[in-house]
Amino acid sequence: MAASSTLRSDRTKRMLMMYAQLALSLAQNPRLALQLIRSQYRYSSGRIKAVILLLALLTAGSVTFGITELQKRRKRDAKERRELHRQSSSVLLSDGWSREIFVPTANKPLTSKSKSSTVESGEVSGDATARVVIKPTKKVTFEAHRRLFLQSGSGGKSGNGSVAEKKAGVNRQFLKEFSAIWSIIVPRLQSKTSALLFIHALFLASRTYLSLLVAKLDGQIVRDLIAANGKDFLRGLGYWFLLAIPASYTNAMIRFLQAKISIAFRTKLIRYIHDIYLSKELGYYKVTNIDGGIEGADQYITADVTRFCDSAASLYSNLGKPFADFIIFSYQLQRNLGPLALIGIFSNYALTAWLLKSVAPPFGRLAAAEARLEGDYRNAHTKLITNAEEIAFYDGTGFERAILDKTYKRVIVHISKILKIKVSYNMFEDFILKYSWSALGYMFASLPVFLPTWSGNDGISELATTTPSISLAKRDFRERDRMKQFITNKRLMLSLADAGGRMMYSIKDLAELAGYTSRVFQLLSTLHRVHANSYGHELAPNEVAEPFTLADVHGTVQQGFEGVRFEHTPIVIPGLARTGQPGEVLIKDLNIRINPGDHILISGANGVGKSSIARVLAGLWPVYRGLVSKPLPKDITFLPQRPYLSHGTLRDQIIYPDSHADMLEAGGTDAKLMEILKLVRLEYIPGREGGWETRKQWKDVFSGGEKQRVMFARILYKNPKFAVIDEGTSAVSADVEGLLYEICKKQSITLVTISHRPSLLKYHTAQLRVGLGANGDEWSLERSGTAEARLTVDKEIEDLKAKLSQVDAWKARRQQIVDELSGKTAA
Ligand SMILES: Nc1ncnc2c1ncn2[C@@H]1O[C@H](COP(=O)(O)OP(=O)(O)OP(=O)(O)O)[C@@H](O)[C@H]1O
Repeated sequence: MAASSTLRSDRTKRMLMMYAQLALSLAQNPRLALQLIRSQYRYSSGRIKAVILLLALLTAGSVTFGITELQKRRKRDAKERRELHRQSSSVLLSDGWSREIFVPTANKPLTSKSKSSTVESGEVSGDATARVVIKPTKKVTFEAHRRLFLQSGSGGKSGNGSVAEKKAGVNRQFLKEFSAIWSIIVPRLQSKTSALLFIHALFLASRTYLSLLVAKLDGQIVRDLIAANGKDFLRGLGYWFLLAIPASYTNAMIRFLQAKISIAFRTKLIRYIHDIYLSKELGYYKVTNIDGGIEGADQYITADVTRFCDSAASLYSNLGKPFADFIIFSYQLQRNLGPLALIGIFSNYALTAWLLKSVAPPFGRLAAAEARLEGDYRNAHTKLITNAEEIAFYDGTGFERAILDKTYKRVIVHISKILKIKVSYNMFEDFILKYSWSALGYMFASLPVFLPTWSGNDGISELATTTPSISLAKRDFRERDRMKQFITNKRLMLSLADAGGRMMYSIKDLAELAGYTSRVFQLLSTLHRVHANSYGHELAPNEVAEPFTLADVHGTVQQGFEGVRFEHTPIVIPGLARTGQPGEVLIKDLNIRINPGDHILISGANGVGKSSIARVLAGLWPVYRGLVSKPLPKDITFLPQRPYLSHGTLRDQIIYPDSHADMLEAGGTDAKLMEILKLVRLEYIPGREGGWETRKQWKDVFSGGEKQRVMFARILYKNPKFAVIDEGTSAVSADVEGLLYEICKKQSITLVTISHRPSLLKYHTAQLRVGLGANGDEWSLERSGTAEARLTVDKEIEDLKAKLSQVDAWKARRQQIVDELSGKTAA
């Protein structure tokens, strides 16, 4: 028994050794390993053979299973990554500069085919989204352009709406402004827009050439018809149809390219504007709150830029084609009719241009004013939507309707005024361009007949056929040829008149373009001014800037400090750059230092400048004097008074301003977010709202207290070193308020709270009181535990005790009132 068991264990040992050897040789030399398996298998007993076979099958099965699972997981990961990228607003690419965004391309429901199409590299990929790589405008480009936009112009230092509007017109200023904008929309000769403009020009030239061929063919067909020359007539008709194919293609392409050019202009401008408007300099905030050069930047960006681009692209087409026609047809007419006719035609043009320019109303100014009024109307509607709930509560419908009716009426009155002005101008324009020009055309066409010696090639052929000895057949031919010449020249003149007319009509379009140009220039110059912090004029050697104007900002901002420090810093409401008014001093000379762990409560009456301290710290308002030191942006979070909920998913509300991709990259997960929600007592939200991916109008979904708790969840997610909380718990209950503060402190977040609530003092180590002194511009800092703070607390306790001592008297009085009331009721 013992021997057999020893034998078995020997065999097991041998087998194990064999597998160890097998595994080793499989890794080192697979061919040798296979040979080993074969030889071992051949000399093994039947049972061992079965075991080996089973093991081999098991290995093969598990390897296959493993590979399939791995592939599945890879696919799932790739899909998730793609989904993620598509949801993210933008993803920074590896060059650290370009951004990648995915935009939905299909307006129709997705078909299974479009869904499964593969993603390609390049600008546009398959699927229902397009991958767009955006290369932001370089800093040097802005610096190079600054010179063009900061020179005093309609959008210059004094650039408010009305000044710019008054200047809008076809003048030197317009050319300057247009060329400045042109440097943005066509930055280089080798750009895509230049290529589009070039191709468009080629189509315009070929269209003119085709018109020339049509004019000649027209004359020939009429001549052959009158001569009853059927064969040539039919051949002429054949050519006519042949010409129709390239002519109609050219016309369609001209319209298509015009639209493409408009889109190319718009895309260039919009990307440029987005880059400067949403830069680190906070253009979107400062345009309204610091500069004040324009009102309603949204209207400028969404409507005026589009109008400018459409107008510029159509003018290029409407001026380009007539200009090419003008040159070629003039040359041809000069050859046919001689120099006299051409001098007449040009004098006619010059006179017409002068007449129209003298009587033309100020279309540029009118267009700019119309754009502004449309903007006001739109703004009024936006305001209504944004504040719908508040207005509904106040029952302010009537009031708002009156504002909307009034702003709409102003638009309509202005448009009606333009229409009325246009009636008399259009009458004059039509009379000159259509009827006077046609009459003159007949006169010029008759020149070869009545004044052949003055009339080019047609006059020469006329003279050759007017000798008295001419045969009857030749006389016949002369008349038919006259007909052919007349038809050709008439068509050429009609086309020339059309070209000239369109150029003249373009005077009006040009004036309108000047209006839009002035608006877009105004927007760009304001953005450049804000971007460069360039307010005020160059000071003369002995000139001193008026104190606390935007030309008098001399403070220093230090970033990367381990705490928060204000050193001799005044807190000033900035006066708008447009008005040049000095700012109003709220706090004269702030001197505080907040180290990590120094939780501080900023308190004071309404409007004394508590939130303004946060504005200066966040860089929204300028530091006029002294020094402001603060941590790096990642280490400090601001929680403004009004909670802001962004567009996007429920998850986006917690991780704002991070994207989902940023969250994953930082190691965040939905489970961790859930932990945060539990801390702020909002764990029921994902379940109630249908998960993290739910998209809603969150500002209407959350209650006031929930909004504030979501804001605290943001702080906990970001986990900064400092958090500035402006009235962040005014809507939450006292117990939750305490909880939120304790959690933040537990996470080692130093809290700077702005609040009226004395109850919050217990979560802080110091209190900054502002709005003190006779002028309300002084402050005091009391650390908890100091004699001063104890005195304050003692005083508060004394006050409370005094109040408590009156409680019995109040109770008695209350009872008295109740008795009186019940007595009355009984009576
Ligand atoms: N963008 C602005 N332009 C002009 N004045 C402003 C601007 N923002 C605030 N102010 C003014 O600055 C003053 C201080 O405002 P701030 O918001 O700092 O007050 P506060 O002390 O926080 O008041 P509250 O307790 O009511 O929140 C107020 O008189 C306010 O009207």
